[in-house]
Amino acid sequence: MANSAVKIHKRGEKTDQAEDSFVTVRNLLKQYGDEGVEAIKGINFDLERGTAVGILGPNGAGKTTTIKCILGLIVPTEGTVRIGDIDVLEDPKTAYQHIGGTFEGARNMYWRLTVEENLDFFAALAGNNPRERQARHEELLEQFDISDKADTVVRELSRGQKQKVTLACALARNADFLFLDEPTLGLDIESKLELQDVLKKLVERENTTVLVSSHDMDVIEEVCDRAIIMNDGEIIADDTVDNLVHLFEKTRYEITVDGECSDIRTDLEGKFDADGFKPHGSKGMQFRVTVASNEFYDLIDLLRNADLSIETIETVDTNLEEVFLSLTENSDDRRSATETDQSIASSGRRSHE
Ligand SMILES: Nc1ncnc2c1ncn2[C@@H]1O[C@H](COP(=O)(O)OP(=O)(O)OP(=O)(O)O)[C@@H](O)[C@H]1O
Repeated sequence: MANSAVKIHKRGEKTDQAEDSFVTVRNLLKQYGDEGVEAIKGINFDLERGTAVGILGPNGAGKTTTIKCILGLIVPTEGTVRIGDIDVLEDPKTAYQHIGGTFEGARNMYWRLTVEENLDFFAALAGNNPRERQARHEELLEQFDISDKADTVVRELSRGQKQKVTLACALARNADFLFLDEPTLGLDIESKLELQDVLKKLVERENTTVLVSSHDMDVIEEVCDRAIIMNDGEIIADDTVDNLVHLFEKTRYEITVDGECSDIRTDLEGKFDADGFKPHGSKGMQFRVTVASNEFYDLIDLLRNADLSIETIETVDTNLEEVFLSLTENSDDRRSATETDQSIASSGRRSHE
């Protein structure tokens, strides 16, 4: 796992724009009111064109504030946001031409118009002649598997279909940066899988840049290449979803050993969250433990020092949800370790930026 270094972001000035950056966020700070809370504390990140990035964090972490600043909906106290060559604060109108998407609870289309009429409207809004765009609109509807709904008024569509039409409308007006707030909220499993599929195609085929904010880890894990995890106004991790999952891989093992383990039971419970102890065979024991990938040899040593040999071992996988909880629950400890430039993982596999 040589590539499993989580890029932890430290607070500090950053001014350069990465070469391949499409959305560039620099030293973004937002304080609500003169004495109010610092909702975001000088954060930095880049979104490359044609990538899908998830933004995660517990309630109050600063996600909405960050996104509203990026979309030019609120003015940050400090910092800059660029979309392509456009400074969002200086020229929000031009920036808006690039942006499409959904805010949870907001109506993003005209519910009394048909799907086709909505596409025409949004195409016209971007200065396109809807008649010339007919083929493009058909292609979009086909891509999103809603061709049969072209003449249906939006208010009669299901929630999942409305989500798809919103995305199609954004593309009809040539938006190349989509922000999606809780895109799978309220969708049944089938619609959720379909929407995830549509989002993946969007990134691959249309080279669209997508930022997804969601508490649904499945959509982030399935659709996004990368995840930014926020807590208390700061970015506490920013890396590929694969790296995040691998680095924090904590595996649950069910182990049987060839003898009694009462002498080391307290150690197993304390260090490895062990439970489910029960006799196995004539003199062995079975139990379950949770072991991070860098702790595995500590477990083996503990068993060996107690003269125990492993007879069988079975595993269960980690997912992004566990990574998220592990990071946000321990972010204060992790931050202080980062600031003193110590390796958080004792294996030393993590690097700092
Ligand atoms: N208009 C406002 N006035 C004052 N404080 C605000 C305002 N909006 C947000 N805050 C505060 O800023 C902090 C970050 O809020 P924000 O809404 O950005 O978090 P979030 O990560 O989007 O949370 P959630 O997941 O609950 O939507 C919170 O402490 C919140 O109370």
